[in-house]
Amino acid sequence: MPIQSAAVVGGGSFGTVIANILADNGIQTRQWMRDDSIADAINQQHINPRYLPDTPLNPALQATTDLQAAVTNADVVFVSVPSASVREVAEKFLPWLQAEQCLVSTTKGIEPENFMLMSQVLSDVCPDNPVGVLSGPNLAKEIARRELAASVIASENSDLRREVQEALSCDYFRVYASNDPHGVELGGALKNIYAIASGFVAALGLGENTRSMIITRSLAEMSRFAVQMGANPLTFLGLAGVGDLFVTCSSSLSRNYRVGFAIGEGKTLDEAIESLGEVAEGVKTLRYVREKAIESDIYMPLVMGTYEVLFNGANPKQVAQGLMRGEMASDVEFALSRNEI
Ligand SMILES: NC(=O)C1=CN([C@@H]2O[C@H](COP(=O)(O)OP(=O)(O)OC[C@H]3O[C@@H](n4cnc5c(N)ncnc54)[C@H](O)[C@@H]3O)[C@@H](O)[C@H]2O)C=CC1
Ligand SMILES: O=C(CO)COP(=O)(O)O
Repeated sequence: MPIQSAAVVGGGSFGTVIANILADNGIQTRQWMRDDSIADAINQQHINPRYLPDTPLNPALQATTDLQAAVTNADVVFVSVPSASVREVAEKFLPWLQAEQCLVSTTKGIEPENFMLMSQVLSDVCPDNPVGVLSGPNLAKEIARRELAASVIASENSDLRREVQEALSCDYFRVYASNDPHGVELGGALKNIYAIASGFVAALGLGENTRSMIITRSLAEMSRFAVQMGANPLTFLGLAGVGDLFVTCSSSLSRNYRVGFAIGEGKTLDEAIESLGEVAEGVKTLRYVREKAIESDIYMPLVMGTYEVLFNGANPKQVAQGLMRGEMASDVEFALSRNEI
């Protein structure tokens, strides 16, 4: 059955972009947020003044601060709040959910307890509902300007994949399907770490060869980690892998890149986060992935170096130079485990 009604849980930039595409596609869409004044502005002026002030929104999009009203009877619920709040919000809407309603996470982060990705958190809280993940190179502000973009809907449930593809596809947003939700979701979470590292490199004024080296070696490192976690390595050659890594490591629209850039310019981590004023998921993801890599003995020199800069005050230039002299990679550039290097 095609999706006829949707809820989007989260009032930030990405939630608003997804809600607006759904409304443009004629789907009855309710967007839930905590802030009354933003909900009023969406309903009356058709604008999200805090997150997307320059984007006229579809007048059919309804905003609400009533979570029950938003999720009740929606064919699909998109969850688009920062990772630290996904469990809390899912626990709140669970009492109003029916088993046939699909849940789709757009959140690119990790819950530290048990190293859970957001779709796993949703399944944990709502075990009776089909769950999917939407991820890809999707800078919200560009999609809001209707610049051409593509994303991936990943789920083990083929009906969910097909229905979400149809619901979101339009002349400026193309949606591919994947049956590797774990790989797609790991790609979205991991690339934020390397966007921070790329931000350092840009602030240090290093050139395009350096950027290419960072992006390519990041891809090798994140694929190695994801394969150890059970993902399909081919996923990392697609939009949710190299696609998202490339855009986030190259664009000052990325919040993670901006945090790295600010630190490369000499700001402290706290100053960088404060000046951003939005969520940069990579800061927390870096901590959790480093711990997991140590625990599982996965070779991740870029994660280790980035951690030293962010949390131990190491100088980014010295860390970069140290990495150049680090453990020699053999001719096996894409080794899947430390033993192969
Ligand atoms: N902005 C982007 O370009 C993209 C973001 N994403 C992901 O989507 C997720 C959300 O990102 P954005 O919308 O950009 O974030 P944002 O920072 O623009 O907005 C987050 C929203 O969640 C709300 N929120 C925070 N804690 C909450 C709680 N406990 N209960 C209810 N609402 C809460 C905030 O008030 C805000 O409305 C992130 O994990 C991000 O990685 C994914 C693709 C693109
Ligand atoms: O995930 C994103 C683009 O695909 C957005 O990245 P940031 O969270 O770094 O802004």
